[in-house]
Amino acid sequence: QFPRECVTPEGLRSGQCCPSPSGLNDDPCGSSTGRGECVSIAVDSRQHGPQYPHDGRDDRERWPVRFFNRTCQCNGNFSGFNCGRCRHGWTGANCDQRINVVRRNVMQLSADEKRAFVNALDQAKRTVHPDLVIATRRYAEIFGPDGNTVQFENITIYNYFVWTHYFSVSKTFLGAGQASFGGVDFSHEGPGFVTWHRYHLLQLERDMQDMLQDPSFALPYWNFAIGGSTCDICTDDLMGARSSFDMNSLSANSIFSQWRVICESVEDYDTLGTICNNTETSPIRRNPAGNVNRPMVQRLPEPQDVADCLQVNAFDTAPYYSTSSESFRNTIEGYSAPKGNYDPVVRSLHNLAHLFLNGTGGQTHLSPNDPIFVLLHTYTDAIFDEWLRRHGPDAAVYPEENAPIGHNRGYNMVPFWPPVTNAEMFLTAPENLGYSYEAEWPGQPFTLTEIITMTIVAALVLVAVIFAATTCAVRARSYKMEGHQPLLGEQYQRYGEEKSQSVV
Ligand SMILES: O=C1C=c2cc(C(=O)O)[nH]c2=CC1=O
Repeated sequence: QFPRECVTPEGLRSGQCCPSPSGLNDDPCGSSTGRGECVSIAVDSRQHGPQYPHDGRDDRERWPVRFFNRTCQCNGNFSGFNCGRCRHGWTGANCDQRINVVRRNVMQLSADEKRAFVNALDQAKRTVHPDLVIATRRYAEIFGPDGNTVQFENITIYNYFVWTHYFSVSKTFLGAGQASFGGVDFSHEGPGFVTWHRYHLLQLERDMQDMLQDPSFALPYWNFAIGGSTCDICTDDLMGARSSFDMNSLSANSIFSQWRVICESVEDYDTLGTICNNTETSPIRRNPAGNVNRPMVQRLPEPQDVADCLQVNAFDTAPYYSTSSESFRNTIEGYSAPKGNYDPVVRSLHNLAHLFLNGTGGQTHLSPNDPIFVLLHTYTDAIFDEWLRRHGPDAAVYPEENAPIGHNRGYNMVPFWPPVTNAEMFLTAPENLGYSYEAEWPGQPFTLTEIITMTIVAALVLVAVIFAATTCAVRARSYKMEGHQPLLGEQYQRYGEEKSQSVV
């Protein structure tokens, strides 16, 4: 969440995080080369929705000013915590060349490409993040017991991806002996669901590109809208087959059976006010379609569900929450039925895919520990991008105020650094963010009226053709019987026919 070089006791006390890309002392944000400047962070102070009544009690409010109030503001296409790199979609020493990576269907990768992707994830699970560290205590305890030992930890690239999700969904600690407040979620149940998860994936993709030193590396996607109760990517060459010994575990032939999850100790976090760290505990659990208590989540979404949700016109609707009806966002998130009508018992699309996994991937505070999360969310993002392409919305359709805390258009997304707003991710990806999807979208089936109309038209055409053919035949026969020349000239005689035969 913060650059390693900013989280010294002095750095935190100053509230300033403006490192230099050159490592020089007097060059914050690369200002000497025009890359950027160190500026005050202006957080959007518009009202959030009524779901969160504990203003002032949570470090994530008005993100990130509880920790830092000055950051780098980069010029042009420069970007990053020290303006040392380029914005998504740009490359080159001056960040003036366009770049685009293509996210493909994971099932359509070659055997070598699948192996490379699985190995890259495994490498990310083991590689310490080169720049960022995580807070392991709330701000109230961030300087440690002696007031001078800051409570931050290194974390691996993949575990950072898991941790950011956990941090965004964790409860608000209200004090020892008091129940933590769970009605808060900075990345779900609001318009920020699509924008937050988009940035989350971009961050992982960028970190993996750097780790692999391959700027063309792209995360693939899982088309989870295939119906049925089979997890097609749960094979040992991809996300891991089911173990033959334990239906909730992964096959020993999959590298992911060796992964251990982080952020499992929710009881501690909620009662002691501690925060998840990089400590790994149990293996991934997964039992696709195996939730016997909830038959509704034993099947994956259908292709038609995707077609239907892409037709929902409004991006989001009041109260911009998990109860919104006729909202594209609430539909793709999966709290509404695929055609957009809100129904509290429904779980569809993204939510249904999570719950179908029935294990680590189905619990919000843990779900990214299962690498299926990456593929599930790239597909969710692909649907969001297709919706943006088809509907071409103005930025103004994204609510500016009264969305749940964290979800207003101008709010910075928690806990990313440098600060990035929801609005910055509400743009079509190929033109603005440097990636695109190679995907086909399910078509709309015909309505009953369309089927009836088409049947009538086809029947009329058939009758017309039969009538025309019959009329021609009758005319030709009567013409011939009246002693006229045949309609075909002699140049059209069949081979082998005598010329004289054609003379009547
Ligand atoms: O990881 C997640 C798990 C989820 C479960 C539901 C649900 O609808 O009950 N939603 C989820 C979202 C997640 O991101």
